[in-house]
Amino acid sequence: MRPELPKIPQATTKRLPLYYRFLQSFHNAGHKRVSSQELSEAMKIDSATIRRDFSHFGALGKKGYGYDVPTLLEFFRKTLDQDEAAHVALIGVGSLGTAFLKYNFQKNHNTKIVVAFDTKAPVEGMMKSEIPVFHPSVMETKLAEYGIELVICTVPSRSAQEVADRLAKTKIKGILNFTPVRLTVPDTIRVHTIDLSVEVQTLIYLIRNEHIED
Ligand SMILES: NC(=O)c1ccc[n+]([C@@H]2O[C@H](COP(=O)([O-])OP(=O)(O)OC[C@H]3O[C@@H](n4cnc5c(N)ncnc54)[C@H](O)[C@@H]3O)[C@@H](O)[C@H]2O)c1
Repeated sequence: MRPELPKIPQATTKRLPLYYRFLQSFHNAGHKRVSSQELSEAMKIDSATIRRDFSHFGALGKKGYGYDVPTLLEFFRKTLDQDEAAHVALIGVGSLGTAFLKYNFQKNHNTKIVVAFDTKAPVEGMMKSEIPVFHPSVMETKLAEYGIELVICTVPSRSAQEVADRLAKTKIKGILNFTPVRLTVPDTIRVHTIDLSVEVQTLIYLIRNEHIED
């Protein structure tokens, strides 16, 4: 069962998968406990932030002992719902999409692109990096067939909203949008947009204004 979480800041939420990944490596290296300082050095996040983040989840650590690795790992696994595999679809298998297909979350066994769509693919499908790629004309049927919850969108900007409109009529819950288009979707779908230019501009702004905290 997924633990009931108090409302936690979005910045903390974003770090959860990272904590999970680093705790896994501590666990794999045989560590039974870890201090916020050790986590800080490994993750390059300051220890005060780590302690503050962890405090949102209740008293997980003990003074002078640090954090119990198996307990923390179990907590994050449940919180991140890692028991249940997430089946992901990729829409748009061009330059960026092909790179994602090849990468396919190698370090995360519970997240995987299981199906992809591209206008250049035949309706009956073709294999690319061991993943079936279909023509978008069969998208709705295939998304249901593969039990897709989440879609990665790497289509050209001009096609992005049209794809989102079709997705709005399916059961998918999230879109990871790599197009620079601000998508309009119903409340039932969550969109995370990763706009490379915005990220670069933000970083440029931050390095030129070092006094601003992130
Ligand atoms: N390439 C990059 O480094 C990069 C970086 C950041 C963001 N992006 C963004 O990602 C998106 C994809 O970029 P790219 O360079 O991979 O483009 P691309 O032209 O190489 O690939 C787009 C693919 O989408 C397919 N496509 C077009 N309409 C479609 C539809 N309706 N359904 C399914 N597939 C469809 C095309 O056949 C093509 O294979 C763009 O919106 C771009 O702005 C690209």
